[in-house]
Amino acid sequence: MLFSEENYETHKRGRIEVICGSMFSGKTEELIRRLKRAKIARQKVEIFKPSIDIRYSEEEIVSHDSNSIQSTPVDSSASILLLSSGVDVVGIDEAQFFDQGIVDICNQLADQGTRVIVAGLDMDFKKVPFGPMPYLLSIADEVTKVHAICVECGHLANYSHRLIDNDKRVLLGEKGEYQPLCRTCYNKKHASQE
Ligand SMILES: Nc1ncnc2c1ncn2[C@@H]1O[C@H](COP(=O)(O)OP(=O)(O)O)[C@@H](O)[C@H]1O
Ligand SMILES: Cc1cn([C@H]2C[C@H](O)[C@@H](COP(=O)(O)O)O2)c(=O)[nH]c1=O
Ligand SMILES: [Zn+2]
Repeated sequence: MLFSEENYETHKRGRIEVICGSMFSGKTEELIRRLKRAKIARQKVEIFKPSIDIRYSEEEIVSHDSNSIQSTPVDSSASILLLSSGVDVVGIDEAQFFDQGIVDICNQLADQGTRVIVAGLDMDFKKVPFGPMPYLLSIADEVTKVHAICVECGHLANYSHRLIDNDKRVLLGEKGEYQPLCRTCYNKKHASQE
């Protein structure tokens, strides 16, 4: 069946929606869009992000294009369940940084009738599936993969190329630290670095 916004926005049923892609692909914008529409529909909405993500704001989710929405920073996924009782829609950004417990928590919330919308990086800078994301993609009722524009050639980008020499998996950053690349341009860069 074709994707229908009306089904999930107007019929209250528990479900898990995952929005994934590289950096700059529009994950946060799409998350904010869905959450703002839920608020317009007078649904009770709670939004969470990992407390380590303080790039643009401590208490807001902010897109690279400066769209924003209020959120609650949490240290662990367990807090999301504790803070979500009686909530219609739960939004979670930067899900790749959460612990593995987030998978079960999303399932519990959806089983209770909550619409859960999760956004996160599907892969790290080495093209390896990031944290709990592969599990969230497996349990999702619906997956939306969004794409940035490759800064080298203008095709669709799948990958987040790290510009600085640092091998740590978690390294917060923006345009100075990362650029979105398509498969061909990512592989070219990495072949020339070997
Ligand atoms: N190379 C790029 N491709 C697409 N969008 C880009 C690019 N560089 C900057 N942007 C900006 O990033 C915005 C998306 O930001 P955001 O939703 O925060 O993405 P994500 O959460 O996936 O990192 C776009 O609307 C656009 O204004
Ligand atoms: C690829 C990659 C990214 N990160 C960091 C960089 C940013 O702070 C976030 C991603 O934010 P966005 O909303 O998707 O733009 O994650 C990282 O720590 N490690 C990586 O490999
Ligand atoms: Zn390219």
